[in-house]
Amino acid sequence: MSPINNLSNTANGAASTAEGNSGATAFKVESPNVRYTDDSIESSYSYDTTIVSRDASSGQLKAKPTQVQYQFRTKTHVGRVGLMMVGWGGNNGSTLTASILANKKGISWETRKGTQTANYFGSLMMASTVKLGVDEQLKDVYVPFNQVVPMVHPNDVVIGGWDINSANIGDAMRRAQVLPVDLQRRVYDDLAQLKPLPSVYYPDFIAANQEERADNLIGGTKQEQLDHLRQDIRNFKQANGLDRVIIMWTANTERYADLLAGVNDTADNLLQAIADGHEEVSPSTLFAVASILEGAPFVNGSPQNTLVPGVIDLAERERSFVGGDDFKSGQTKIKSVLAEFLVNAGIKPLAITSYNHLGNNDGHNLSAPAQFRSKEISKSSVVDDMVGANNLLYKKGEHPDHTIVIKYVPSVGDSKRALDEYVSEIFMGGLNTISIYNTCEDSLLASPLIIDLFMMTELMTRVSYRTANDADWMPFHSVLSILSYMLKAPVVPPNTPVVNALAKQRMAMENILRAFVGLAPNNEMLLEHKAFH
Ligand SMILES: NC(=O)c1ccc[n+]([C@@H]2O[C@H](COP(=O)([O-])OP(=O)(O)OC[C@H]3O[C@@H](n4cnc5c(N)ncnc54)[C@H](O)[C@@H]3O)[C@@H](O)[C@H]2O)c1
Ligand SMILES: O=P([O-])([O-])O[C@@H]1[C@@H](O)[C@H](O)[C@@H](O)[C@H](O)[C@@H]1O
Repeated sequence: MSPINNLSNTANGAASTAEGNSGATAFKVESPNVRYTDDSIESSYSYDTTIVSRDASSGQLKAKPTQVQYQFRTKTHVGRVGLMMVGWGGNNGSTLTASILANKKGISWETRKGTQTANYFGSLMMASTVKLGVDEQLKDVYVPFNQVVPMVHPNDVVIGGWDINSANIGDAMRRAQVLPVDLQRRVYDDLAQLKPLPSVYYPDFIAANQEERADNLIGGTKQEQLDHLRQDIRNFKQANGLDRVIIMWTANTERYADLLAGVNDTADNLLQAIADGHEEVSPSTLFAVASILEGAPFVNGSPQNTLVPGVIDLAERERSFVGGDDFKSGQTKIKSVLAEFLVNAGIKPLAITSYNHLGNNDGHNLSAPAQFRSKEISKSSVVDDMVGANNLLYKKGEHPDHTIVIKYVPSVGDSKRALDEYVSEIFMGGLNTISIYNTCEDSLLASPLIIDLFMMTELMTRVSYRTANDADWMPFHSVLSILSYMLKAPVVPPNTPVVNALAKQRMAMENILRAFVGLAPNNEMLLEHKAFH
């Protein structure tokens, strides 16, 4: 299997390989609180919060401004980074691989509307900006999101992975029917060289209709399979001279695994369950354990409960990163904006009905009840935090009617059709109905999210912090809740809040990166434009 990064120029004379710009930053901070060393950026940061309490006698709420002094250290050398996708031969995996190759080689292709050039639209990191500050004329200055702190560039990534299906990535791209034919033609020869590693297949965890794809398998016991996957990761790292590898699950949605005491509740029980070949250990959990034991961050792009308590316990013990669940790409992403807008505008959603149909293999797998249930769960929890934050509109425990429907219609392929209806109570008992029709290739929404998840996860492997209570530099918690913006059902450290509101998630990411370089949070108060002088 030759990773994307080692490919020669293609026969069609694509432009020379455009190495990325990993590690580039758009600015330097001039502050006594920020120190640039040969290999890191160190910042001293005052984290301001407000602690609220209630007076025991009067019942009055009290708000107390509070500061915690942090030090952050970001290693600035990115190094050689790899991405190993589980489900590499799927629509997302093949589309992403082809698209990164097209960007890397500066490939353009012909369409009905003229020449199209490769880009990274839809990626927060690669195609959005953040406000750095204001210039001397008090005009806003914006910089690329991926240049606030040194980040890996997708053009520099070495891509590999596994699939239960043996199709090479060129044929997988053709099978996916996502990308324009002229682009497919220009990248096919390169992609046809890329072959997914054999993977782990337990029929009980995905739809029976996937069985015919399963011709590229690792045999043996679960322990032998775990050891095999770990060796795969080590081989990939060594063969490509990588400093680190990120493992991304973009394989099919699995059914939920039962949470069983003594089986997957702790790290040791989970490792023993694998040794015992316990049937409730899913392929995705096996990949998560292999990744953690190899110190490779693992991100779950699907909705199933891969990150069982035993996985979290193991990740915490090994100080390895995990993240999930389920790429937040279309209907749910819009919902995490629209629901917040409505509730924060004092408008009360009464019913949110989300229907979609699609005809790709993901849709085929989701046509089975157990796999649909995993997706229904991840799509249903997205408004909980917004509703819970407004007790003026919703009594405790009150919730909008929220319905999720997914149908499989083969003829539409990857071009998902999503229809949403929001019925809300407005002023004086009025009703407002918002209807949305949203269609596009689903994989063109998800692929850029894989880039963002990969880039942010890689960054977090180079960041550490300490406070006055820490004797040494500490990594962030193993469960990367900073990834929430890209995920439908964010997994967070135990006993911490889940935030789904998209604006809050973006603000958190933006301001945490600003803190890494000693900059205060963006607050948009614009006092300089509101005062008399
Ligand atoms: N917009 C989106 O496409 C989107 C959004 C959110 C979540 N997702 C999730 O991302 C995942 C992938 O989506 P897709 O459209 O690429 O699906 P897909 O069916 O095209 O690809 C999944 C791939 O995984 C492979 N696979 C299944 N089980 C495997 C295993 N145990 N090991 C290795 N490979 C395995 C299959 O052979 C297939 O090639 C799905 O779970 C989907 O629900 C997709
Ligand atoms: O991201 P989103 O559009 O809310 O949800 C999508 C679902 O509506 C779709 O049916 C499924 O195939 C995709 O994997 C994705 O999960």
